[in-house]
Amino acid sequence: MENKSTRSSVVIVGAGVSGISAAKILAENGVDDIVILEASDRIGGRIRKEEFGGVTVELGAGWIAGVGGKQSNPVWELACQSNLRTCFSDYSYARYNIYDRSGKIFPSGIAADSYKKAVESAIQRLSQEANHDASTAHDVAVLAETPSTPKTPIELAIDFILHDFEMAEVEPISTYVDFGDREFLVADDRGYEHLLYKIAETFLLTSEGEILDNRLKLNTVVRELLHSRNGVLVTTEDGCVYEANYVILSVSIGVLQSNLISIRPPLPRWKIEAISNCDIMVYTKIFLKFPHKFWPCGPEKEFFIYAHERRGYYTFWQHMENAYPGSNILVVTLTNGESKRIEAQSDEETLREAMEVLRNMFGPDIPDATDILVPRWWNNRFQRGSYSNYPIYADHQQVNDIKAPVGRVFFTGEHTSEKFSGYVHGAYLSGIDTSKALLDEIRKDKERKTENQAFLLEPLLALTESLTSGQPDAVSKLHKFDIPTQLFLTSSKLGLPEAIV
Ligand SMILES: Cc1cc2nc3c(=O)[nH]c(=O)nc-3n(C[C@H](O)[C@H](O)[C@H](O)COP(=O)(O)OP(=O)(O)OC[C@H]3O[C@@H](n4cnc5c(N)ncnc54)[C@H](O)[C@@H]3O)c2cc1C
Repeated sequence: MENKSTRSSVVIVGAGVSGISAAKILAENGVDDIVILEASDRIGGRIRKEEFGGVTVELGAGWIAGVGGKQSNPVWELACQSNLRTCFSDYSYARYNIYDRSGKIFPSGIAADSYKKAVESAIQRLSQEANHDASTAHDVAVLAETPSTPKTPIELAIDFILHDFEMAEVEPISTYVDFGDREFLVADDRGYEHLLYKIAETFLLTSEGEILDNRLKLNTVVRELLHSRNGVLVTTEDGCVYEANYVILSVSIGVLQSNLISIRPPLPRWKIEAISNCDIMVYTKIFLKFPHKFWPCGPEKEFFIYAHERRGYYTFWQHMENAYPGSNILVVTLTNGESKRIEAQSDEETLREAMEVLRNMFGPDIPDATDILVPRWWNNRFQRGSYSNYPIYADHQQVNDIKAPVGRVFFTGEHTSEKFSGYVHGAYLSGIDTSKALLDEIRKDKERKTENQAFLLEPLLALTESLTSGQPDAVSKLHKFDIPTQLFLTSSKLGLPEAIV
């Protein structure tokens, strides 16, 4: 195995949106001897496009959420600057397009009532959680008995939509409060990831859309961080060692919870606990291509719901006719347990299940899908899930602990964003925040070193001065920097030119 060693100011692990935005801020502030180590063969992380059925689909982040409010969403600004093609998504009609297993659409009155009941129940549950009423086994049992617990297929379907598919109505989500409640689906051949290339272009060497800068190392999997107060050694799977003053870890919460990267000395207990207590959402968009359309189209028909007695079983559907007219593509979203289940089975089996559901909704004569695309975010060892899922009333301390640096190891990524965790803009802003905190630390470290150098020189200067001019205040200067003399003596005994902190 090759064993190269290079020293840089900062190594950034991961080239998703947070890693790239962190690198940009460092470069803009004069810290450009950085290295970005990315495990996969591309930048973007959980922003990822793929060609499917003749169009570009987004396997990861698809929407720019939080648009139209008083404050401007920075990701929306980037999208506007790049003229990214987007479509407004109106989920509000989805509740009126709920199919039962025999293909009948629930009457709007029943759907509206079920929806109202589910929202009330969700609010009730949330306020109980906020009051910690749900923390004991007794109370959990009481909650299970609550009459509003979803039971019927339509109630289960709505409960799934409210909790597993983002919707603004129930929870005061900062994204919608701060940036607005509109969501736009990215439908652009260049992909959502184009925004990342535009950011990268501002500080990395690029040509015709390709990043040529050798500070970005693709296909480079970090396996070990060895950190001390002098710096960090980063070892990759191919045996290379990168030496740096600091490291920024932008890998997902799922990767932090896995054993992909070993950190030595180990992270403190409070950090490990905060990381392991963070829930991970698995969110899977399955794409199906058909020879022709058989579903209703039109502005209020983009989303439709399948009510099944198994919660989350091929519940949430979207047609792509608004995004790509004539594409004949449907998308069904599965989450958590269902996502893990379909990740473990063959795509043929998933196709069979999806077709059975579609035939229940639209009848036996619909054509078979000609192609299927099933992303596997859970089994991807560089992701281990789709995004962090803090409870709405999460303890702020937990996010702060996940975000807090440990020595020279800094953390960033959507999971470190207190207000916008789970979103692209959360990741983008977290990269900026982490780099600002690191720049502050670098500045303080420099100041400490300058002070200490001056402090180490002081006695020498004082002695020289007293020998040459005999000035009486020479010794008093020793205490100018307010550092205990004992520290200085100890260090000088060891002969260390190192900072005294
Ligand atoms: C299916 C899905 C749908 C989503 N939908 C939306 C949406 O509609 N709107 C929205 O705003 N957000 C959405 N999100 C969330 C959004 O994609 C993320 O919040 C955001 O992209 C995370 O960026 P990040 O930089 O924090 O992490 P990542 O993008 O995960 O970047 C981390 C990088 O680290 C790399 N890495 C991991 N391990 C190592 C290692 N050992 N060595 C080197 N590199 C490593 C990874 O390959 C990755 O590139 C969705 C996510 C998913 C998966």
